[in-house]
Amino acid sequence: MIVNPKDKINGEITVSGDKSISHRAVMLGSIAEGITEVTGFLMGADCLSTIECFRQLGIPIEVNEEKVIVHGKGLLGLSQPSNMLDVGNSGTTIRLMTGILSAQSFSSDITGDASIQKRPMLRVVAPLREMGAKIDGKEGGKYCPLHIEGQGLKGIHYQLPVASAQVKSAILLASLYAEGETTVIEPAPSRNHTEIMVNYFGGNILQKDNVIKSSPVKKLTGQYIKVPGDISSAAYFIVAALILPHSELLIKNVGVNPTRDGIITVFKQMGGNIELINQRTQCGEPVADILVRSSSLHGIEIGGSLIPKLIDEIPVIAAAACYARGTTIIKDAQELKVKESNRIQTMVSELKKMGASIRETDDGMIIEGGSALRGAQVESYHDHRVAMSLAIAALKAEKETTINNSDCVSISFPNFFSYLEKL
Ligand SMILES: O=C(O)C1=C[C@@H](OP(=O)(O)O)[C@@H](O)[C@H](O)C1
Ligand SMILES: C=C(OP(=O)(O)O)C(=O)O
Repeated sequence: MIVNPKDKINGEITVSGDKSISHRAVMLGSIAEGITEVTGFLMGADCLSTIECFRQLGIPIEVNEEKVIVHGKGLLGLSQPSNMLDVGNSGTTIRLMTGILSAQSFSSDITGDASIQKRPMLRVVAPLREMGAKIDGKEGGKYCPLHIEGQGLKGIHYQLPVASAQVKSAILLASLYAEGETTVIEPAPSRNHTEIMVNYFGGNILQKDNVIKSSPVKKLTGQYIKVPGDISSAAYFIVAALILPHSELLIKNVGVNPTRDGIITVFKQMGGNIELINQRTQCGEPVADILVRSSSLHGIEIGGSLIPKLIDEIPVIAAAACYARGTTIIKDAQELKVKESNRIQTMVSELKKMGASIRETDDGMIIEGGSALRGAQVESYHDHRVAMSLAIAALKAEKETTINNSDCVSISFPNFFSYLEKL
């Protein structure tokens, strides 16, 4: 993809549906009784992988332009798949599904693409084994393919070693089937879409501070789910509007759950002109329209408990920091090393090719902003967030930028380039 510089971005958009909520709607819809109708579903490759996996487990799922209809068969209504389940590029799919599959009365095998096969799985395998799950895999379950022998599980008391919503969710989904109560303690709050949606389907998860308690359920009931726009996708357009002069952009219907809104906090601290308007609640999730105007940004330090609230937005925050006055320090972000690419390494190397003054640290990066970037030939490393972040950096660079392997945007935001072009 070739991206040319632009001096403004104006208008009104809605971005595609929230990836985390779309995955969970299919998963919970499948193990609920009756029909779950999902509108605003993200038709990105990752969420389509989740649909395909549940079809393999015997769940009829209809997909049309306006909605996804899941014909749930109840908690124990899944059937043994005849083939290895394939999650493609989706970490959320494999980790959350491992929680569900651990509690079934059949065995299954699950894997994904080359990137997924390098991502850590022991983080979900270890606590699920404590619950009684029988899971084997490459290097003792460190990596997939995983072989899961479904079992009766028991509740556990588990302190998460990393703030990971995927690990928390795998345990919580398994806990729906377990004997006794399960308690998960988080080092810092991570996205709580599983907790909200389980309760919306009739489950019983309670959260107080960093302690989450879940009790087994007798049944879940299918629901109508309206998925809001993904704040992680809105992030690219928020940054474009902030850094390009004379911009004013209204992004409508975005999920602004406080466990996901770190990017708003950060840009407000950096001097960004961002307003949330028309705030409301939809299927238990906070939603708003976001109004962004061009701003003169300055560098800040980003770390601690803010990191899980903006983990997927760090690549585009790094791009924004290149155009902010002064130094931006991103720390406590080691988790970036185990995403679709090592996002510390890939963002530092590619922004450097565009002339950025940026360096890698053990747990993040340091960016000296304020000087102009120039167009270059850059790599996505098949990582959707890297491709989109570089495209936004390119909008304010001198001359054109070519992004290699840019097709990967289809993982989380298939229309990204056409939206960008339209604006
Ligand atoms: O639960 C989820 O839907 C997600 C959790 C995060 O991963 P971790 O749990 O590994 O931090 C995030 O990076 C991912 O894009 C989606
Ligand atoms: C890390 C991501 O997703 P997943 O872990 O589901 O592959 C992401 O979308 O940035």
